[in-house]
Amino acid sequence: MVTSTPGSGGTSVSGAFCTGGNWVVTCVLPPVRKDRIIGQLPKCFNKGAALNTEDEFKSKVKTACQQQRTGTVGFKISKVIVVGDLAVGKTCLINRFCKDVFDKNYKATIGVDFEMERFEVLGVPFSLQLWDTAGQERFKCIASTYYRGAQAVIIVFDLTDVASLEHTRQWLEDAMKENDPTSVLLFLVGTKKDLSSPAQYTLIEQDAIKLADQMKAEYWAVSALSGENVREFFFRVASLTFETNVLAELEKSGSRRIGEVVRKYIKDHPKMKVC
Ligand SMILES: Nc1nc2c(ncn2[C@@H]2O[C@H](COP(=O)(O)OP(=O)(O)OP(=O)(O)O)[C@@H](O)[C@H]2O)c(=O)[nH]1
Ligand SMILES: [Mg+2]
Repeated sequence: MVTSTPGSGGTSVSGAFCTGGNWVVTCVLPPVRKDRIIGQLPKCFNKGAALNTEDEFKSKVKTACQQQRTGTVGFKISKVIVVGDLAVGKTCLINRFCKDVFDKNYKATIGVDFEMERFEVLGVPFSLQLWDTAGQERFKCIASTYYRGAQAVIIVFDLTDVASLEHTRQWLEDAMKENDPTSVLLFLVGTKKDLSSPAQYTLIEQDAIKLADQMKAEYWAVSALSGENVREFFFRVASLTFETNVLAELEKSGSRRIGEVVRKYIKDHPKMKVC
């Protein structure tokens, strides 16, 4: 029996056997936690800086899920990277959501770390791999080698530190060097809301919303200490990433069907020429 557990929520490989010369590895995944079940599209935080302002999942996505036409989405693990200046609260944000803990002592992330989170969205299993990266300059080059292949990028700043908001442009640029900007979902997240006075918060929020709009990112303000908006935020990330995956899957199966029709037509009409 083999057991591998990357991070705390890792996959348990319960066994492997050989059949007809092929090795088959069986994975036993624990059931999705009851508090990770998403039946409705979670609301955005601020309609002025949102990736979408719909109240519900797109109807073709809902229909595909009902009819179990979501292809490989249920078996995929979507990569999400979390970037931002040192000590803005990236690790605490992830730990609050994944483990429901908060550590007031700062321990710098060295390189990267990751957590797996399993959801069930509209009845379909869906997994996110949350990559926590180091903000410290000396670890940045190790961390940046893990940026590639992200489906969502979470850029974090500290709501009590304007400089950390200004630096988010650079974090975005670095993350996008390794990813396709047209297909990545972006989130701009202000942390430590509990530490920011209402006046300070209003001021920085205006700048953050403007920046999020320019970056085409969705803006959120959270507190890992109190837990405010943390669950709502990650549910939103999971839901929008899931929706994007289902839409891509539907498009793929649609073009496959068109391809089949064209191939059949050419076969039935041998005089047809393909240019
Ligand atoms: N009051 C308050 N403190 C926070 C919050 N989030 C993080 N902190 C504190 O901020 C410090 C840095 O938090 P981390 O999560 O380690 O920061 P990080 O962004 O992961 O830092 P690097 O790993 O170096 O990039 C710690 O002392 C945390 O306790 C929050 O929401 N409220
Ligand atoms: Mg960290």
